[in-house]
Amino acid sequence: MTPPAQHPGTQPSEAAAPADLNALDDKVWSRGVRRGDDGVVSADGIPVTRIAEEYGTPAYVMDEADFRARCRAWKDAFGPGADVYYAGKAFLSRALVRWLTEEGLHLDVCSAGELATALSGGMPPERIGYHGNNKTSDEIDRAVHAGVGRIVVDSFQEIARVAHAAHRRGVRQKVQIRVTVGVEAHTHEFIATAHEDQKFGFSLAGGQAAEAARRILGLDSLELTGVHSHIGSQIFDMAGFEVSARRVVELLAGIRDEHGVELPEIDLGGGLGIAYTPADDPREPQEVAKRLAEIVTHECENAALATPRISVEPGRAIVGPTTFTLYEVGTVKPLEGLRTYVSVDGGMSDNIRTALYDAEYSVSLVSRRSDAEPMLVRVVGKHCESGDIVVRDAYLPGDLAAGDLIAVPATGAYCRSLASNYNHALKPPVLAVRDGEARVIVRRETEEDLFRLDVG
Ligand SMILES: Cc1ncc(COP(=O)(O)O)c(C=O)c1O
Ligand SMILES: N[C@@H](CCCC[NH3+])C(=O)O
Repeated sequence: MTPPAQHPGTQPSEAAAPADLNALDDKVWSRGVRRGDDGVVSADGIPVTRIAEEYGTPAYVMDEADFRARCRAWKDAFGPGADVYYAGKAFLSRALVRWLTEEGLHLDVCSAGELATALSGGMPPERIGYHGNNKTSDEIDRAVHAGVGRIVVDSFQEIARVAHAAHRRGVRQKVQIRVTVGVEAHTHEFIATAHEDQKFGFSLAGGQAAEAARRILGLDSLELTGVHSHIGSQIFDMAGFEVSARRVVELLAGIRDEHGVELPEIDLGGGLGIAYTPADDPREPQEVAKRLAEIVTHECENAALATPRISVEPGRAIVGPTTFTLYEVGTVKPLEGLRTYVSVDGGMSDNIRTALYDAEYSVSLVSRRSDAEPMLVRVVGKHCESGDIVVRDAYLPGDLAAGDLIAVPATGAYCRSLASNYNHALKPPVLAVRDGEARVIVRRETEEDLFRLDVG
């Protein structure tokens, strides 16, 4: 390995510098991304320099064909006997809801705002599932009134609220029980959701899940269709899903034994990891579908249960890889004996994941080719926090300068949806590229948008 040349004053990292900084690893970049002969990177045929000129930076650039292809890959992998609910929390807009609807997916929402976006974007209500650990009575009433296909109940209070709303509206609402299966998912603590000590779901081990089934089955206004388990997010190891599937089937068997009812559905949640750097090794939808179907079928045979209809809720795995964030470099600051800080025109307001979860990202110079020696950098934002880091450790060419465009791939999930107005930053637009054309699907915020809320 050739040791990286250092920008004045930087120290080499333990990680090797990539052999060719101009190469774009298709593990992390959306499918339509290429570097042209002139050195400029384009997204589905549109040079990033043109995108920056026309739409400004920072901007999220999303590849629509890639998004649709990933929807189809998940749907085809699970086949007609299963349903794929895209998890809207990863990123949601009305255009995206239209694509999902056209591709035949279902949609998981977890707030009134997400429900409103889903309905306004044209998702048929029966294809919507409603989640959340503290849905308000108003939210529940709206969901019941809209006719959502299912509400995933998360507490005893909520069972009563949904039953009340359904009774008042004169309907029988389909519900699933969110179960905490007690699996320790191998991911960041903040995004693991199936160990016992956390806020989501009814505990399986503690008997609350079985009690939830008892209560729901005793209420005329509710129809219990199945049980639900989501073990966490950004997971690569299928073992947790396998344990979860087994425990969920055991619960179905327990409900059958106690009540004589075989519930027709199970949902195994989302959580499949994606490649943020070339070191990540995600599972393909085909593999996920096959493993889950095998386990569920096997466990059901053992328990003498008919195999239920499976559903899953991938968010990140569908939208994450479809998008990159385009930034302009503002300053390049070598720190003697430490590293070089590269400041961009966004930061933790458009990508909080590095600050929140120590997430790793990769980054490339995209407005030109450079054969300068690699320099170890930290890409940071423009906010008043020293934790305002976009990419903690990466290599960029040693001749990087103000005005260059750099891009961070795999920012489609939990970046725009977690964006903030910290320091009164204006949230960047989301541009959809398709067939050589870019269009704005979420516009850039303006100062007028900020003032509109400020009534003093
Ligand atoms: C209930 C539920 N379903 C689905 C998801 C989507 O997860 P991911 O984006 O990791 O696939 C989440 C978020 O972790 C969730 O809480
Ligand atoms: N926001 C988290 C994922 C949370 C998933 C929601 N249950 C992330 O960026 O990784």
